Amino acid sequence: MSLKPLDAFRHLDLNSVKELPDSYAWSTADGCPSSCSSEPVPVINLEDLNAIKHVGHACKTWGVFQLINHGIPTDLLNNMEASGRKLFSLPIQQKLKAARSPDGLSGYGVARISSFFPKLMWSEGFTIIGSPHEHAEKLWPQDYKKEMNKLANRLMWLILGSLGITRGDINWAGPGGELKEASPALQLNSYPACPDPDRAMGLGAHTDSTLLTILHQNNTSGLQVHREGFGWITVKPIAGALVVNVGDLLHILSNGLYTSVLHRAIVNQTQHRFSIAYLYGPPSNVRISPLSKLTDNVHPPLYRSVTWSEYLGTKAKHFNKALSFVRLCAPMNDFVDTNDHNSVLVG
Ligand SMILES: C=C1C[C@]23C[C@@]1(O)CC[C@H]2[C@@]12CCC[C@@](C)(C(=O)O1)[C@H]2[C@@H]3C(=O)O
Ligand SMILES: O=C(O)CCC(=O)C(=O)O
Ligand SMILES: [Fe+2]
Repeated sequence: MSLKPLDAFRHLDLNSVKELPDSYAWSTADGCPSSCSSEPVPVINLEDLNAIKHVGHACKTWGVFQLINHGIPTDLLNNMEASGRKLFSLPIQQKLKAARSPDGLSGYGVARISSFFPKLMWSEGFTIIGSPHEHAEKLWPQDYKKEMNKLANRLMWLILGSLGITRGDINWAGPGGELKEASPALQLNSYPACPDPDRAMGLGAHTDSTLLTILHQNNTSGLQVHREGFGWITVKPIAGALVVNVGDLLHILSNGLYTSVLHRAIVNQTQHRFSIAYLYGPPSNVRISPLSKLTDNVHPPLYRSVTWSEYLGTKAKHFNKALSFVRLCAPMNDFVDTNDHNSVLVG
């Protein structure tokens, strides 16, 4: 049975709970974390001359990689983390003043995906989309936005380049080759230490509805990615590294050649974990569909075109089945699209 959206908005101050309430106790059937493989997620040095080759391989086989020498100043990452920590340490009544409305996008609350899971998640989040107000400007400094956008652009061209795509193939690239972006979104996630972490879940298994997500995780383990044939794999924090996830829109754009990665966050008993996700997508009027250079008679387009907001609507309704909902045809015999995440609750 899934929870009604309103139930998901009843907040507990997770920092002060001494025993795991039943509503937060996941069983293995609910997707509770079990064993985990130790296969290391690829680490890519952005300054490496062969970065394009490594990025292509990582996107194809994993849908995720850790990025070093990315050029984002450490101070900027530390400042963002400090601002986020300050925000989450406010009393719950204060945070609830900025609560996201049940149908809204921005604000404080439990993960939007909560209603698709039978139990509550051991986390709280703050979603910032655009920054119309002065307080959001302070939380999300312009420098951070500018730097992350620059990096996301650079990564997108590297990824597209690894597919043989050039500037003329992307109709939403500006004259200088810059990819125009939609109102960027930032997701701050906080996972307080948990009294019974083996029965709790920080953020349930999901893919991001983005082109790319760039994640800064503090020095605390918790992020796990799912890889076909390997199971769940922990993304071990590397000081200063950023984690880059392939999102569903890049999956569609690449006609399934690069797979969006299923991931989740687990919690622990002693450390407060914190992460910041920069969610990068196309401008709202742009329709994303498989690039024509990547399709032919043998490889027909597998997905219909969607705008980011249309896709977010599909995701809000169908969650991990959203990719299947925009799918045009069944996979060819020899082409198994591993990322139609229809049964993802397995731990
Ligand atoms: C742009 C977006 C992607 C996101 C939904 C949102 O409107 C803002 C929050 C994003 C986030 C972050 C946590 C996981 C996720 C699945 C969720 O519930 O909210 C993603 C959404 C997504 O990628 O679909
Ligand atoms: O906290 C994490 O490591 C994962 C966060 C995440 O998946 C998200 O914000 O979309
Ligand atoms: Fe995510």
